[in-house]
Amino acid sequence: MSAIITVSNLTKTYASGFTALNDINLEIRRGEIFALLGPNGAGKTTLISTICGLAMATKGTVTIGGHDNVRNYRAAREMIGLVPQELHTDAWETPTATAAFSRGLFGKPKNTPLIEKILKDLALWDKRKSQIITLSGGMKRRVMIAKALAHEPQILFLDEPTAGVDVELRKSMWEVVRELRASGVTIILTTHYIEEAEEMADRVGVINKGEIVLVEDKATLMRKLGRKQLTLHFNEPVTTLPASLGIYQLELSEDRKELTYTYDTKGERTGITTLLNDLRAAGLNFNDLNTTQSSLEDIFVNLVHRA
Ligand SMILES: Nc1ncnc2c1ncn2[C@@H]1O[C@H](COP(=O)(O)OP(=O)(O)OP(=O)(O)O)[C@@H](O)[C@H]1O
Repeated sequence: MSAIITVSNLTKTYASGFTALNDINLEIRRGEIFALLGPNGAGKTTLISTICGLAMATKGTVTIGGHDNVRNYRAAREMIGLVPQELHTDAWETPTATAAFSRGLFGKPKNTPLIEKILKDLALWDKRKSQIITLSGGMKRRVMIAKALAHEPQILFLDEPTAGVDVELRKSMWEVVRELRASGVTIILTTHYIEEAEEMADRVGVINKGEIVLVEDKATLMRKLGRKQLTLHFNEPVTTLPASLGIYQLELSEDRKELTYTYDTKGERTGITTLLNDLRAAGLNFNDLNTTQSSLEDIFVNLVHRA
């Protein structure tokens, strides 16, 4: 897949002297959903702002659809819709007027049917004539998306799209984002909700202390770094663990009725068969077992911790 955004050797040092981005290299592929994860203060918003041309890079370049975002700012910016973290819309305006006005700002001709379609897709149709101040937080966030989409951008940045949004609404937002991707829009989102990245992203980038720690296909990432755990349940407490089982580094639960074995899914051998044989040989008979796989959250915490 071709790159729609190319970030090369990007460094951003704020006037305070603080370097928020340090030599970032990143490609966003056309048509993908890219989730940018990172702890508070990692540089996510700074990266988005610099890509969108709202903050000036100290070093390096950004090209958007082949346009340099400084030398060819207008063409680059026109390709982008940005939904910032903070909600700021004109409280007294209506969703319809806000979206239509935003389209005008990009010099695009009036297109009432398009604005209507966007409002319908975002389930804002009933509220199209209401003043924004009367809408709920979730609705206001969708108005921000409508506004960002009004000039038909090919790329949509969503900075923390579902912060403070309840579970049900979050799910409907995910649906909206998927539909947008299906219509050909490339989506870059930042999030603190790892399940959001896990649910939606095609690729995941992790940023920590201004540096990209990892970029990977989500599925590959989960396979590569994913660890699985096998838990064996016993009817009776396991009083002593035979020395022969030492190699498995088993963990015994507090009530001594559960033994957990952690193994690497990428390893050639999981060691499960020999473990089960050795358990039997030691006279330990479990009555149930289950396996769990580490989530993106575990992987993320691990990565950031290591960095
Ligand atoms: N205008 C500024 N001047 C100086 N430092 C800044 C400025 N804006 C941000 N920073 C610093 O840059 C670092 C990265 O901030 P940024 O907002 O990009 O992080 P973030 O990953 O988006 O965090 P969060 O998840 O909390 O939104 C932080 O240490 C922040 O204090």
